[in-house]
Amino acid sequence: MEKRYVIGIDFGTESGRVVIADVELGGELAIHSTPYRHGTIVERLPGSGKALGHDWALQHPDDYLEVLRSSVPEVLRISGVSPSQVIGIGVDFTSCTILPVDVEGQPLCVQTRYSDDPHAYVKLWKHHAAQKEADRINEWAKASGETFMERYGGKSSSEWMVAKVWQVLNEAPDIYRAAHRFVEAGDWIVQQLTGKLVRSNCSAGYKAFWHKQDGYPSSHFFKQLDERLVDLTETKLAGDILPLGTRAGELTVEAAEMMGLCSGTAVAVAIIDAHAGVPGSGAVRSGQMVMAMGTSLCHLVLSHKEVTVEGVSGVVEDGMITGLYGYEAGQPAVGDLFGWYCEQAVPSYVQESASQVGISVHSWLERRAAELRQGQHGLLALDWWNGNRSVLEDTDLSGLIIGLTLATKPAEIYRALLESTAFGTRKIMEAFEEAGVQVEEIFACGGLPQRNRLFMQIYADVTGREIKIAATTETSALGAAIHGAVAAGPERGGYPDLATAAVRMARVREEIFRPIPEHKAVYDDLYRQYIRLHDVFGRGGLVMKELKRIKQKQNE
Ligand SMILES: Nc1ncnc2c1ncn2[C@@H]1O[C@H](COP(=O)(O)OP(=O)(O)O)[C@@H](O)[C@H]1O
Ligand SMILES: O=C(CO)[C@H](O)[C@H](O)COP(=O)(O)O
Repeated sequence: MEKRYVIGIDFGTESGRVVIADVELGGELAIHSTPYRHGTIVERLPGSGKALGHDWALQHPDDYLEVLRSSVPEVLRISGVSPSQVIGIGVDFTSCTILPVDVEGQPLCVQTRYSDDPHAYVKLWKHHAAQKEADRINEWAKASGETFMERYGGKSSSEWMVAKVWQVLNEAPDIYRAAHRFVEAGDWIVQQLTGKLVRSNCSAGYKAFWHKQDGYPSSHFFKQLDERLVDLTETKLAGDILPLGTRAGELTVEAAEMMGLCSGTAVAVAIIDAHAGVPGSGAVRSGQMVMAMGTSLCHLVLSHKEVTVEGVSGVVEDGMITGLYGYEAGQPAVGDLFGWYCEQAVPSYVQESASQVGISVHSWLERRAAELRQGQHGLLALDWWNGNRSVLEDTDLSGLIIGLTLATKPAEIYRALLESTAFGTRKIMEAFEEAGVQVEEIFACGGLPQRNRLFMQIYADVTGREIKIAATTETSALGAAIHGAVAAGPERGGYPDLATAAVRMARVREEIFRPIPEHKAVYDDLYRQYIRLHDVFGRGGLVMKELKRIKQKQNE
């Protein structure tokens, strides 16, 4: 039988990455990345230069199409695979990233009459300007005794679908009216490939309150939020919701021509990027946790049972692997926090020293920080540079470092920041286990495990757990490709289900990060202090909220 291949397309925060993988052997034959030309739009709209408000984060949908136009032909060229050998395509997307579209599925922002309105653009997952709407959703869910919010740890986020759509309605009612649908960007890409809108149970479940048995919350719930939202789910959010691993459709002639593939190729229902890391790491059983470590950190846990977990971002049946409940928790700034420090806060001598030895500032700081013993710097940080997305679920929280003195060095701060994210992860793991969701085996994937060994050893030492590393750097893209193989199905040379495909196509590295008992002992002590700080500033302490209020007022 002729060799068969699948393509996985991973849309991240800054770029889109495409892999081509061998259906039988797994692993990727070629990888290609296309950075987004407009990047993340945080200050001014492209073109008109219109200023954006505080906490805004937009993108331009043409940047996503450029990934299809450039990177798909490139992986075919590099690998030498013939288009006829590609049996399936899978797409994952950083989420909740949404856009308003017209009846044809065309984004409003590319239409001249709307292009000057920021609300016509893609709202990236890290757009946090809908916190007011999220607060009102949370207050009303609590007051009305709605039980669906328990699946989301009791609180929803400003990053999610309903808060973002409601912000559009509040601030740009004409855009809300003009939008035929609001769609997740992953579903929009699948629509560009197949010609039809199919929503994914993964993003609908984790980011839009949809449930396999109960559907969306009642129209009564939405009406109580705002009269104008009464028919939200039958109008702006309408569309078939299909489970992961299903074939959403087949490549249209136009999409096939754009990418140099064959029309009729199977296209999978889209998946959230971090969730694609689950099959991409080979995790398919209850008790396994995958940490998708990149710009942010998502903790994804598979379990046979559904329980309420404090601060969980969401639990969705079949939301990662068919037949299991998939739990998600997370930290919204991890790589981004270290990146902020390297770019915004280190003195010039660090940058010069790094460039003299030809390494990145991250690597230079990692080397110096690795020379320190645990706790030797006397510092402790709260990792909330982009708010808290776990047990506290509050995007108004902010970062903090204590213990600074005139003798503090940049590598010490860098190490304290790495440690703060590991403490945040330990808190999340404890919340799972206290709720009865056991974490028996841990995999790490994403860009960070391959780039920073100290970071991984700190995670093993702080959590006291062994950590296995996914073999590929492009775990989400491989996970998406695995979805492509299932969408193709056995009749086209693919697989019958996600678990079978993941076991065949995903690998871990031989090296495992193991906790070192002496390190763990010091970290246990520091973790106790972290929890004290966490509770003082996170539970009821109003300092950070007040700072944000003053800042917003002064920025008006
Ligand atoms: N050596 C390093 N150590 C720690 N963080 C790093 C290092 N190199 C890059 N980063 C951070 O990793 C993040 C990018 O992670 P990556 O997994 O490539 O992207 P994404 O999350 O968008 O898929 C950036 O936020 C960057 O600051
Ligand atoms: O909320 C998410 C997953 O549920 C986002 O996709 C994620 O937090 C951002 O991902 P990345 O760090 O890969 O850009």
